Amino acid sequence: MQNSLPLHLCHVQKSCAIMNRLHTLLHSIALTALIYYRASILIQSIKNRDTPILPWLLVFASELILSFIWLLNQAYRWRPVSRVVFPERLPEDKELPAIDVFICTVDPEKEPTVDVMNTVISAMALDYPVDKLYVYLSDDGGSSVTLQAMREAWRFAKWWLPFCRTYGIKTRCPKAYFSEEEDDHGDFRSSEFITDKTMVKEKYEVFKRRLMRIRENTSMVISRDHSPVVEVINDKPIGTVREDHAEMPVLVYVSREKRPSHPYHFKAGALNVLLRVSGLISNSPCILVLDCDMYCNDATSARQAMCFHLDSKISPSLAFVQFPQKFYNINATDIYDGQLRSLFKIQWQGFDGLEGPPVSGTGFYMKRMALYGSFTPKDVDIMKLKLSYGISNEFIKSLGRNYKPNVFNGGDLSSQLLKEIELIASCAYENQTKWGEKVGFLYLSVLEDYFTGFNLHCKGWTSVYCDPVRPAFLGTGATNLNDLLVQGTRWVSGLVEVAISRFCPLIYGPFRMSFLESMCYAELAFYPFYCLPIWCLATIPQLCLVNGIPLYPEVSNSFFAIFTFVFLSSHLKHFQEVLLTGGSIQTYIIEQRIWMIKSVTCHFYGTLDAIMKKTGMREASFLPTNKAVDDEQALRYQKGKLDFQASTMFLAPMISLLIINITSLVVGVVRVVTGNSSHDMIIQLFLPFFVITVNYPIIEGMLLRKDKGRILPSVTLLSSVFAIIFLSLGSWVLIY
Ligand SMILES: O=c1ccn([C@@H]2O[C@H](COP(=O)(O)OP(=O)(O)O[C@H]3O[C@H](CO)[C@@H](O)[C@H](O)[C@H]3O)[C@@H](O)[C@H]2O)c(=O)[nH]1
Ligand SMILES: [Mn+2]
Repeated sequence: MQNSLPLHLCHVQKSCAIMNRLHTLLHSIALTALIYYRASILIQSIKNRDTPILPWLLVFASELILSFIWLLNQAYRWRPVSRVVFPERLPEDKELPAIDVFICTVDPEKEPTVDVMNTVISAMALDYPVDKLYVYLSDDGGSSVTLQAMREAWRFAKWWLPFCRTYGIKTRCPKAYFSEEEDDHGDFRSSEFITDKTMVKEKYEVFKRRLMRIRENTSMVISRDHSPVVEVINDKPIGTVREDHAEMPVLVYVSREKRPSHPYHFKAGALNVLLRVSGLISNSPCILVLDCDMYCNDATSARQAMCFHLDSKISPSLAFVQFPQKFYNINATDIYDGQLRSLFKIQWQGFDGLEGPPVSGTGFYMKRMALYGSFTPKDVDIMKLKLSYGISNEFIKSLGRNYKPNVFNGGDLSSQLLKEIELIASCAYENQTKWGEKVGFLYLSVLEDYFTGFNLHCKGWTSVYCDPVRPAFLGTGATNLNDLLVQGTRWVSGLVEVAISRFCPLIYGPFRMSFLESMCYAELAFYPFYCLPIWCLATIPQLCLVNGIPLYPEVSNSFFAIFTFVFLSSHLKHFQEVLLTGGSIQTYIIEQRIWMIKSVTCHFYGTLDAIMKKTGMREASFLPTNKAVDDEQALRYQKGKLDFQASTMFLAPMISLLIINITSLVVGVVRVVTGNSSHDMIIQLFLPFFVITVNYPIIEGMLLRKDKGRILPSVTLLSSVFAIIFLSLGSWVLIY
């Protein structure tokens, strides 16, 4: 009976889809009219030579780019779905596949050791058969701090895991559990529980103190020149640990070899080493990838994922189950849109209704086989396999579907196996192989997740998106402007790298996946190009306003209604989606603001970075996101104040643009009031007004704030100089 019940259900959001499609239809009719208007006026003015062509062309080009990206966006709206899972219907534990958890860390300064260890411990505490769970930590910093901390984490886990199991604790990340006000569920008043909790809490405090001591006494310098270190953390029981406390998943520390002469391909490189190392140690058919800050918040996520992986109908083509990225440090106002609402609440559901969402870096359960490229068990020519997978015989053996290494009989790894592991963790191992190109996580883009996912979908794999009410994983999101923009620049750079490669989703995708799915991928790859229209629309109409040149229809013109409609329709749609996903009018304004800020800064720099990498002018780099908390910045964040303690490189463009908009609005209003304007320029007046209103906090940061997070007068001055240069040079070009 039980077997006949589905393990999961997929619900198509019908009314939402109908509304979306209707909106798409109406909006595209309006856009067509707008394009018709622009084209016809342009032809006319080329004939008559009565208006300056350049600003018209720029604004028209901007509108075309915006319309194009908008069109791609509609693919997400076509068939949004949501899913529910029934883990209680899963087969018995002995039929569940084993899981290798991969956690990556790189920098003990930016990624506090105690938080990384909390992630490790929460993964060890997953609600899954303990003999089927293996946790690997990749330490790209090669820091002995991390290795020592893992030994401590292991010791603490010996207390923590039994405690969680005995009392069915839901929050299995100790830091989160102990900072919660109340117990997470159930009746936990028994004296036994209280004694145990006090005892475990005491152990946790000791654990933290030990980590602190390790950090004080050990160098935290990240080494780019070191041999591989692989260690199975397997401390013999100390003190009074009872025998039944010892049921622990295997925990492995991996620090791959690094040499300055070898590219190391950042996180993708680290994950590929983990794939190989784990292949020799546990070779589990399923892999969970986690960033070091993403702790497991729901211990049942593995079982939820298995509801899809064990469904014989979808499983053969299912590569991975993706959970959303959610963050525990984002507050209610979320002034930086750190939760990435649109991505994880709208776009990923849209993807899910097609062939599935992209790999999202962290929080996904992936089939190992999916990452092994075109390998099929029939492929038995060893030489050919070695060309793809490298020279390790042991690793080639592990490719066999049912190969189960038997390394744990004696406890530690044998010296022979350790040698082989060191070979596959060496930096030269991938030379002349297909690793990073066809096998494993791919290296073409710094956004390894996006590109790897895209390739999987190109090969016919599918994915599903699982977004349960209780977040499966929780990490740290950006809570200050600089971090947000640095991270955004890296993402954009990675996306544009794909957009301008031969893998451009619109060219490479449509023949390999459904057209709608490739549109979604293309939208992600192309959205950085928002920087072009946003730069144009933030300057050209304003410049023309100052010079009294109209670019938009007058109120009496019937096309005025078209422009108004396009503006209102896109904003109302955005607003509707914000409301639908639990946001407010404030969320809507914040998202508009952050979109503008990102478009003129990180979209621009990221695009530039990608082009420079492509032309060989720059090397790829990966600046990890800061996960450590700065108290002062945290306080400003809590107060909902934008933090302008950011690089001038980011501040100057947005402030310059704002000053241009303020100037043009003032001049424009003066022109109207003094009757100096021969046309009505309602739209051109509205544009800077809108920009200024949405970005009011920046003005506040320039003029009113006195705290450390304000905009420094020197930056304002510099930006004013840029604005003045632009306005005078621009006016001169226009008149000329
Ligand atoms: O050389 C490196 C650089 C980074 N990392 C790890 O990669 C993870 C992600 O790095 P982070 O600095 O947190 O970058 P984010 O921009 O916050 O990460 C997002 O974007 C990445 C792609 O740029 C994805 O890989 C991540 O999963 C996704 O959360 C972290 O655990 C790092 O420790 C490495 O292991 N080696
Ligand atoms: Mn991160």
